[in-house]
Amino acid sequence: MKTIDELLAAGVSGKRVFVRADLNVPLSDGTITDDGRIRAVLPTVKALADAGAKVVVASHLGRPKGAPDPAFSLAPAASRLGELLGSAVAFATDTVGQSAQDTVAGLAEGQVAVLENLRFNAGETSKDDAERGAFADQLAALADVYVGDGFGAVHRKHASVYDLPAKLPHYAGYLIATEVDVLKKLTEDVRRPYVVVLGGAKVSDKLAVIDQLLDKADRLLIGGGMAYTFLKAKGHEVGISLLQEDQVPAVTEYMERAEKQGVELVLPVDVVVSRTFPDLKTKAPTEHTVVDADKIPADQEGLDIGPKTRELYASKLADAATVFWNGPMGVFEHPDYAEGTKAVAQALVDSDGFTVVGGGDSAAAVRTLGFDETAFGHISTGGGASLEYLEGKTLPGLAALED
Ligand SMILES: Nc1ncnc2c1ncn2[C@@H]1O[C@H](COP(=O)(O)OP(=O)(O)O)[C@@H](O)[C@H]1O
Ligand SMILES: O=C(OP(=O)(O)O)[C@H](O)COP(=O)(O)O
Repeated sequence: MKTIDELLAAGVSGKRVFVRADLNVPLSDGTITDDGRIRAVLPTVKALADAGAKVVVASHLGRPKGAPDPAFSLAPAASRLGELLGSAVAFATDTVGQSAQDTVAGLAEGQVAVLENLRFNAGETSKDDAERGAFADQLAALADVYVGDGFGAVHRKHASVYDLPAKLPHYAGYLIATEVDVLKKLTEDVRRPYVVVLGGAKVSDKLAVIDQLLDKADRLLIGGGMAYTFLKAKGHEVGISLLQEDQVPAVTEYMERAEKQGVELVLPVDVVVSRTFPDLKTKAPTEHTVVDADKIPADQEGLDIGPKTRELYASKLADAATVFWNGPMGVFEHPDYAEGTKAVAQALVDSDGFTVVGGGDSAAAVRTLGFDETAFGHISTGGGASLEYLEGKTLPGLAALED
């Protein structure tokens, strides 16, 4: 993989450099609640701007349906990037249309522009190679060079991640280089016990990862929205909790294999349940109770791991030499359901092992719940991306940066 240092050494002054970043930041009412992913790409953007490049930053945000949707605009991320850079950042109100073309054409050397959400275009995420390729051609027309630095999206075979780099000279940015360096350590000679903690809401994506992790980890702790498919597979009522019904057979098989292979697969023994999903904007207090994991009422949903589970998971993390954690243990954005995530974060802080936290929301959780980032071995900007890297998969966005 050629890195941005080679590009800088060759000179980029006056060149239009397309930076595929991951600015998929959490937003509440249009306000960014954690800007970690924007700060993570700053070294790359700054270096290019300082070297006189015309920097075109592009990203997705959320999962809009292939058409413009103001709720998913990158405008707030563009203005935050400008604040962090200490200079104005131009914003194109479309991704490859007139606004993008005019904005890029108007860039002076050393200036930065952000394009509107890549996923406002169906070609970005299309499964059809030709449709993705056509969109990548439109993106390629906006730049002379490609720098891949959106680590959180390198597991996606999307136009801006996979197809575009093939059309332009391509380099890895500083963030991708750092992320890969650290995660490599977890695939080479990992110190044991190696404990993986999985939670979050992207259940269908992440359940599949367990297949490979069973051959790698010594212990798997399951929380967050992931847990209920396991509890269902054990024959428990899960009420209206997040559930990936179609993956119940696969999860049953994982539990059997874990047993056979001597991998400890640990599930919640109690959960915090409520009749309604909390209001994350007002954070108004909710009615909630703690129940044993096999006693979830049919009309309620599990929104956090309970106090007994928090203690159990802390004890399962205490002797770990290596920990990888992706996915909050509960709906941490609301104080009534943040304690499980806090407990796991605290267990990592207390650990003498090498600890890695991965994922947009997991990283945001650690910071917004008041933990000191330096107390962790590494905070990765990618959840799904780092999990798939640890699985040993070829990631489209990394393969595309290789020659
Ligand atoms: N029990 C649960 N039910 C519903 N959502 C949950 C539950 N536990 C955690 N979540 C949600 O999971 C989201 C993060 O999931 P995910 O995107 O998979 O994590 P990451 O971005 O760290 O990879 C958070 O917004 C959190 O509110
Ligand atoms: O937030 C992200 O991933 P993560 O939640 O696994 O960390 C990335 O921006 C990728 O987003 P996607 O899962 O909608 O492709």
